[in-house]
Amino acid sequence: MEAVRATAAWVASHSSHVTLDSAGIEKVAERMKDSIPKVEWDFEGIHYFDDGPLTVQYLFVLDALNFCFWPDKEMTYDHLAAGLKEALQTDKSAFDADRLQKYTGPELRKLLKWPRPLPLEEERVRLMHEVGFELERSFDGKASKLVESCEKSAAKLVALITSHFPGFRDHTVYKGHQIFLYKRAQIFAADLWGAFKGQGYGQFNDIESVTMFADYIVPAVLQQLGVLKFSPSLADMIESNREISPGSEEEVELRACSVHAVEEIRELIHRKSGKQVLSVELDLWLWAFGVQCSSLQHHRTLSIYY
Ligand SMILES: Nc1nc2c(c(CN[C@H]3C=C[C@H](O)[C@@H]3O)cn2[C@@H]2O[C@H](COP(=O)(O)O)[C@@H](O)[C@H]2O)c(=O)[nH]1
Repeated sequence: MEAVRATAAWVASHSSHVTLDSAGIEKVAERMKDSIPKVEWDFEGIHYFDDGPLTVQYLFVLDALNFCFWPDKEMTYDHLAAGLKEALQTDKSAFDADRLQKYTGPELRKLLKWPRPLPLEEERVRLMHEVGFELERSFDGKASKLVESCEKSAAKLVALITSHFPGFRDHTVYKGHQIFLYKRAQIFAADLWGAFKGQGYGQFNDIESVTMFADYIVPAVLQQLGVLKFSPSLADMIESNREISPGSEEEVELRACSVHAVEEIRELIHRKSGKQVLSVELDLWLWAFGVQCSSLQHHRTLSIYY
């Protein structure tokens, strides 16, 4: 995750379309310095949890598919989380590694009780197959084995996931430099930590190394809070819902500057109050704020990474 921090900082210092506003950072840090409003993991009550290895399997499948809902105006992350939960409650073997390798688009749709093709459905199915195949090949079919082999290190978990599962390799090239964001791999570590309350499968001795998860909600929240400023052309693209190409300067800057901004907020809170807050905690607060704000305008990029 050091690579995520370092390369996001590099983008922020070479950025052309997105800038960090120190007054905005100061305002947010001041507001958060005494306490970050606590947002409970699963505040929505939509996730599967049974305190055991099946929960780990559920979260891994969930985060393999946790991207790009916006092309369907009615679909959100909640539909995926709740749909997969219901599927598992109906059939405990629904996410067995051999079954994961066989789903078709229409079957996944049926599993999620979604009446029409899912956004990027073929990619979602391909990624389910990849997860099933590689879990079977290297981890006895069990995501819990993958987690156990990381010896309570979130950094090791992210490294292991990105080396075994190409679909989680959320990186790009920006102005000639390789940039790492690893949103879905990191959010899996954070989901374990949140769901298991830092114990058992969710115990990570280095949870502070996880950065925020560069999605399409948090950059928009940071802009609304005055932490990020967009160039007029980028602001116009977002306001008019024009698609931004994956890997474009604008897209990379939106994501990387968000990672860097959250790191800056965290450091400032530490300087002001001596408190060590986690980027994960800041992220969850920002994200929960964003999804409850119906007027939030976010950028639109077709991507399997977020
Ligand atoms: N940065 C960040 N991004 C997050 C999440 C989560 C869910 N985390 C769970 C963990 C515990 C809680 O109880 C949450 O349920 C989803 N996303 C992203 O949002 C987008 C979906 O938006 P919309 O189309 O409006 O549903 C999409 O890119 C999705 O990948 C998060 O926590 N942080």
